[in-house]
Amino acid sequence: MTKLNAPDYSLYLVTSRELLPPGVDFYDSLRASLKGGVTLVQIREKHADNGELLEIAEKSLKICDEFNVPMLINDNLAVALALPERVGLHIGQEDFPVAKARALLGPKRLLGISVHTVEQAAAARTSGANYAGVGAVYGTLSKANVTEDKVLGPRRTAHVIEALQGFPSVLIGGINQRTAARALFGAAGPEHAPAGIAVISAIVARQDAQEAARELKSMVNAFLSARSSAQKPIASAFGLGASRSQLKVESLVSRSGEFLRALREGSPPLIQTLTSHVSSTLSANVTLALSASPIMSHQDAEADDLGNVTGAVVLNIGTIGEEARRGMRAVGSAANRGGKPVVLDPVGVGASAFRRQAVNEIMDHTQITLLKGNAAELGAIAGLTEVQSRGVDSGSGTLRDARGLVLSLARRERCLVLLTGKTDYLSDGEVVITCSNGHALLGAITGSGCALGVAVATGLAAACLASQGSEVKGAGSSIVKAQPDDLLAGALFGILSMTIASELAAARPEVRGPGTFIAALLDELSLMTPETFAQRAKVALE
Ligand SMILES: Nc1ncnc2c1ncn2[C@@H]1O[C@H](COP(=O)(O)OP(=O)(O)OP(=O)(O)O)[C@@H](O)[C@H]1O
Ligand SMILES: Cc1ncsc1CCO
Repeated sequence: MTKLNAPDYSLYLVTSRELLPPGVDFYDSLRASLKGGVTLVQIREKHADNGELLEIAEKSLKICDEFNVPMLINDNLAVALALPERVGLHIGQEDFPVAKARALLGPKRLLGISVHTVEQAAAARTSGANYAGVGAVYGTLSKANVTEDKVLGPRRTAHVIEALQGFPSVLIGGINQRTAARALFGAAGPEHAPAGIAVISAIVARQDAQEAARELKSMVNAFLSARSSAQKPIASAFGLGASRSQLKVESLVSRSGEFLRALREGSPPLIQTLTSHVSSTLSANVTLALSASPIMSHQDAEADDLGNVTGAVVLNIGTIGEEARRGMRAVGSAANRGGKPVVLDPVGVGASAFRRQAVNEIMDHTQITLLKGNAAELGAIAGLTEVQSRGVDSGSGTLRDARGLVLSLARRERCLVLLTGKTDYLSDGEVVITCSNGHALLGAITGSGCALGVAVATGLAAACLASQGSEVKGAGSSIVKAQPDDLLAGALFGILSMTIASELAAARPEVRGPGTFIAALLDELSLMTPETFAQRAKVALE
C-alpha cells in the first residue's frame, strides 16, 4: 500500500476534459492511463462547478482505488474536504494560503503547491505541503495563462529544484514524450533531482492514453534508475566517483584508436549534421573520410525517421534560419529520446543577439552531449567579457583560464565541453584533457571547426556503439548510453583525427596553401590509422 503522504511521484496525471480526443470517454481515458503506469492523479476540471466536480472526483476515486493510486483535487478545498481523507489537494501560489490549507486539511492529506521561483521553492519546503509542482518547464497548450516569461526552461528549473534541497518535486508544463528526457536530465542537479513529471495533454489528448502513459513511464524510470545506479553523485557532469583518478592518457588515446578501427571495419554510423551552407560539403567529406556516413538534413519532418537510425547528431548554427531552427528542435528531441549523442557548435554566438537566442533555445530543448567552440564562442556562452566576438571565424581569442572555463561550463551544462584553438581543451566537468596537435593551416580555411564538430560526433557515435550490450556505469546525469571515459575517448578521436591529419597534410610536398591543404587533409583523414594516433598524439591530462 502506498504511503498516503509519500506517494510515487514518477508519473503524475493532471486531468482536463477539454483536451480529450473526440469520442473518448473521460473515465475510459483515466483507466487506460492508470493501466499504462500513471502513479498519481490530480482532478483539474476548471469548468466544472462544485457539484459536478464532486461527482467526477467520486467516480475517478473508484478507478484510482482499483490501481491503488492516490488522487488529488486541484484548487478546491471544499470539494477535497467533502471526499475521504485519502484524497489530497493541489494549490497554486495565488490560490489558498498553503499553511491555512494544511490546517484545514489536517496532517494526513497529501498537499501539493505550485512553485515557479527560487524564493517560492525555499518557502515551500517549510510550508506544510508534501511536494512542489515546478514549472512551467516549457510552454504549454493547456494553460493559456503561461506566457513566455513564465516558461522556466530546464536550466532555470534546475535552480528551483536545487533551492528545494531535496523536497519532493514534479516537473510540469509542456512535458511530453519529446521533452521529458531533456526536462528531467536538464533539471537534475548534482545533488537533487525531480521525483517525476506531471503531464496533461501528453496523455489526455491521446487516443491511446495507455500507450502514451507507458512511453512516459519508461522515460522517467530510465532517468530514475540512471540516477540511482550512479555512484555517489558529486559536482561533475557525469557524477563519477574516485575511479577517475585512474584515468590514463595512454588508454584514452588507445581507446580512440579502437574506435577508429571499429569504424574502418564495421558498418558506418549515420551522422546527421544540421550545419551551415558554408561548411556542409567539407563536413560531409570529413565524415566519409572517417568511415562514417553523412546526412546533411535539417528537415523537421524527417527527424523521427532519421532519429531511429542515426549514430549521432551535430547542431551547428553557422547560417541558421527558421527552417533549421525548427529542424534542430525536432532532431535534438529525437536524439535525446533515442539516447544518441548531440554535438552543439554555437558558431559566432557572441556576434549577435539572434545567435545567442538560437543557442539558448537549443540548450533549453535539447540535452547536449558535447558543446564545442572557440574562445570567443565559449566565452560568450559562459558570460565572460574578456573575449570579444566579431564574426564566425574568430578563433584568435585568448583566455586567462581555459581550464577553468571548460570545467565550469561542463558542470553548468552537464555535458562535455571542447574549447578549440592552438591547444584544444576537453572536459567532462571533472577532468581536463589538452591536445596540442594541429597546424596553423586549419585556421586558414573556413569550416575547419565545423568539420571538427562532425569528427567529434563520429567518435561519440563510435563510443556508444562500443558500449552497446554492456552495463553503463556512472552515467547518472547523462542521457547517452556510453561509458563516461568512452565519451571522452570518442571526443578525443575527433580531435586527434583532424589535428594529426592537418599536420600530415601540411607536411606534404604538394601542399602550397589553403586550397591544396583541404584536399590533402581529406586524404590524410581517410588514411588515418590507430597507430598514427598512438605515435603522434600530444595529449595531456591536466
Ligand atoms: N594555430 C593553430 N595551430 C594548431 N591548430 C590549430 C590552430 N588553429 C586552429 N587549430 C585547430 O583547428 C581546429 C579548429 O579550431 P578553430 O578554433 O580554428 O575552430 P573555429 O574557429 O570554430 O573554426 P571555423 O569557424 O573556421 O569552423 C581545432 O582542432 C584546433 O586545434
Ligand atoms: C564563414 C561562415 N559564415 C557563417 S558559418 C561560416 C563557417 C565558419 O563556421
